[in-house]
Amino acid sequence: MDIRYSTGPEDFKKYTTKDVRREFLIETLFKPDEVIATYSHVDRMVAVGCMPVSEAVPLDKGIDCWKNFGTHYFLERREIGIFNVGGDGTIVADGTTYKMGPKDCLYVTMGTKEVVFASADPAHPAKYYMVSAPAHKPCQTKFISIQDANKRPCGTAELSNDRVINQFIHPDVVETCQLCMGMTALKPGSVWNSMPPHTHERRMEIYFYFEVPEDQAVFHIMGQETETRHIALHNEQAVISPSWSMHCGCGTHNYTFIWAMGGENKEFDDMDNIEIQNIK
Ligand SMILES: O=C(O)C(=O)C[C@H](O)C(=O)CO
Ligand SMILES: [Zn+2]
Repeated sequence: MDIRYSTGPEDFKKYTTKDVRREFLIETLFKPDEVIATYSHVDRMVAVGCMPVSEAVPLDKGIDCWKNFGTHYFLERREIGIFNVGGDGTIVADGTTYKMGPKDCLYVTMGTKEVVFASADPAHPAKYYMVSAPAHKPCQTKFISIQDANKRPCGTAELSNDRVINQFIHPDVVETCQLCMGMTALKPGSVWNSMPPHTHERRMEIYFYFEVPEDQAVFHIMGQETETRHIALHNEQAVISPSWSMHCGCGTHNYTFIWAMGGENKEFDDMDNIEIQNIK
């Protein structure tokens, strides 16, 4: 498990490109039949990737739960939101099988002992991107398709940010302890996400970018509004955003991203908006 400790805004001002990438970038999430996990000490969120190809892969494969979490199994004191960003597959959670098509989501409650990932076709494997947060009570495990998600169209083509925010793991859709997750899809020709940008001191956030063509990039912008740094991300990479950091991005092509938040509150619109003219 890759462990990332917390970084403060004062320290961040001195960071080189290498430092920024080491602290905040999650470069690789998918390797055949492996579970790749990054534990962030920002709100104790864990970002995980799993691409089962030739076998069914359990969530805790290669993870020492006692050493990392001090629990007997991964979800003993955690909840998790799982999105399939690859081909068809299945997830078995404590004996119940969920068929997972592209862009389907499964919220799995705290207390679930076994979660196992599989692909329908090894030539087009499923790719499960997931984020887990500490939890204090069991909720209901729930399958959520993109049709079930709250749709929040926003932006305009003129501002190159015409997009739809799909709120999957959101208080209006499913009860959770603290996890909120969704998927924002940019229309062709639109490249800016989360502009004007914001912070939310009450929650941290992780952005996972996908559907970025192999020869293109997203320049994700982070830091305090008067001390911004960019971090170049390529397809299927994620970036950790501490609560003090603004977060937005501009692609060289349109793309889709999954955002995940955890912290004190679950109010999606409780953002501290930043005026574009104040950004340095
Ligand atoms: O494109 C957007 O705007 C977003 O998707 C914003 C994220 O959902 C977010 O940062 C929520 O706090
Ligand atoms: Zn945000």
